[in-house]
Amino acid sequence: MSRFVLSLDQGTTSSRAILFDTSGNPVASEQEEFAQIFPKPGWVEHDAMEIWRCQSAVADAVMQKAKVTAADVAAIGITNQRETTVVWNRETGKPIHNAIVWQDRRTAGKIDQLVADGNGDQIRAKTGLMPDAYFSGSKVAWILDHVPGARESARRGLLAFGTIDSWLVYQLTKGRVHITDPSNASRTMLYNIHTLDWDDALLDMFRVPRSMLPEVRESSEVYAEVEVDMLCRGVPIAGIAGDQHAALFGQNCFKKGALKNTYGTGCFMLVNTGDKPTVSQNRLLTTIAWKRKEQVKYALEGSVFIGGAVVQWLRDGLGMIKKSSDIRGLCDSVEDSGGVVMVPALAGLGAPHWDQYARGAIFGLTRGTTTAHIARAAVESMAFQSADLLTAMQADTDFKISQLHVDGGAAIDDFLLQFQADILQLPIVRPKMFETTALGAAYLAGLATGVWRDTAELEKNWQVDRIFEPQIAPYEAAEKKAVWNEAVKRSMHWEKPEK
Ligand SMILES: Nc1ncnc2c1ncn2[C@@H]1O[C@H](COP(=O)(O)OP(=O)(O)O)[C@@H](O)[C@H]1O
Ligand SMILES: O=P(O)(O)OC[C@H](O)CO
Repeated sequence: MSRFVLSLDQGTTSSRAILFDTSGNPVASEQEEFAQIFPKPGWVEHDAMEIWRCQSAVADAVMQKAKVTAADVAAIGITNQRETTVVWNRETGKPIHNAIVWQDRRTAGKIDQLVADGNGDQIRAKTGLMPDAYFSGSKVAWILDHVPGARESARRGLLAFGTIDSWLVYQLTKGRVHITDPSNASRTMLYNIHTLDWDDALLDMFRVPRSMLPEVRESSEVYAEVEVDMLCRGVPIAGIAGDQHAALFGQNCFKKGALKNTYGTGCFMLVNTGDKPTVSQNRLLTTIAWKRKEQVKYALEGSVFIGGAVVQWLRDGLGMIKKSSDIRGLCDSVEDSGGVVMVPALAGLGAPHWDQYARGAIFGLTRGTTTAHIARAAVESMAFQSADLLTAMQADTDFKISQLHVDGGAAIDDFLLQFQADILQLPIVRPKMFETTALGAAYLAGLATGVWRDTAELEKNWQVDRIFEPQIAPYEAAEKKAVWNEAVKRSMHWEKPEK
């Protein structure tokens, strides 16, 4: 009997591989950061070959570290940064352009044009998404329009498009299998979340030929075995989900009304809305949570583009700290942010504002402002943005929300979670295992291969690490949020649309 499930978690800033035992405990983990490429202001790219190299390297490394062979591994689950767009040549297996990352703003003008032409309502109704450069559709179109000969090659069926899950499966199967799952497909702006198929009108709108697209399979089923020469060769790939959807699954949010917030590169709050899509009146996204056993579960999502990435920016962009965890010492060295408020709209603003042209801003600077105040304002900005999401979610649903489950790399920061509890006036619950993204993908793969029987069995694995209770009065929270709202307003519409 195989004793482990291997999870491949391909995030925006790093590739991770985690081996889980059959109680859902991580037994070994390996992680590698990779290059963020910023060719122009507002553009963000990844080298898809580098993503494959580091993802396969950490997968081998984690098996070596745990002294595990392919026979010990029951299944592989894949979870990934969503929307990031790879277009490759089917003959060479090589990308024809760097991957365009979800945070990339280069197609904002294209989206403006589609909306000006009256397509906004159709996009929203069919895909559940807000018209925004965030999603894959306009990114595929950009690659086809800008790589010489690409449109002609696409027309001849020579090109393939995929989000990172598709790209990894394609590599793992030596180019034999080109698939995705409905959670990832629902982020492309090309997929109809009601008919559960690629939508011809949307494909026409973005001029993307259907022949480029992956087959959409369930989120939990055996798709193929690993064929490439790796330590996990022969292991079935049996789970795929976008990272936020996998985190929802890994947090055991199986029932309608169950909610989580993830603090990774961005911050993403998702609530399970059950068997039917819920239409947001408050500029949230309707998305597919997952599909299992022919049943689709939907979710409402609030997406914040810059969450933990603000810490990375202080580290790599400003050189203010050496490593991410240094932020904690800086925050603790001052009583408060000294009146400094940071709106980290470095890639525009996502939910609930959806302003492609907002840009980052720091308000309230004085001669007394120190790097510690700025660091504190940066961390607080993750909590303020997440609070905006919860407000929208509460307005959209009648779910009784009595606590918020959290996870993601930045959720390690106690100061962040305490501040979150304070301004939300809600208990924040951090589980022991807060790599829930990877765990969710492992669960999806393990359910498809008989490692676990059902979701009831998974619920037993969940354990609380710490609960953060609000420590300030409601009026103080309201005052802080009022200042934040004012700062957001002033950061909006900063960049001018390209003529
Ligand atoms: N100790 C820390 N305090 C605050 N933020 C952190 C800390 N460690 C990591 N981060 C932030 O968390 C993010 C990484 O989280 P992770 O869940 O791994 O993201 P992703 O999956 O998007 O790559 C980074 O943006 C990083 O800046
Ligand atoms: O890389 P993460 O974990 O911040 O997630 C990125 C999201 O999937 C983008 O939609």
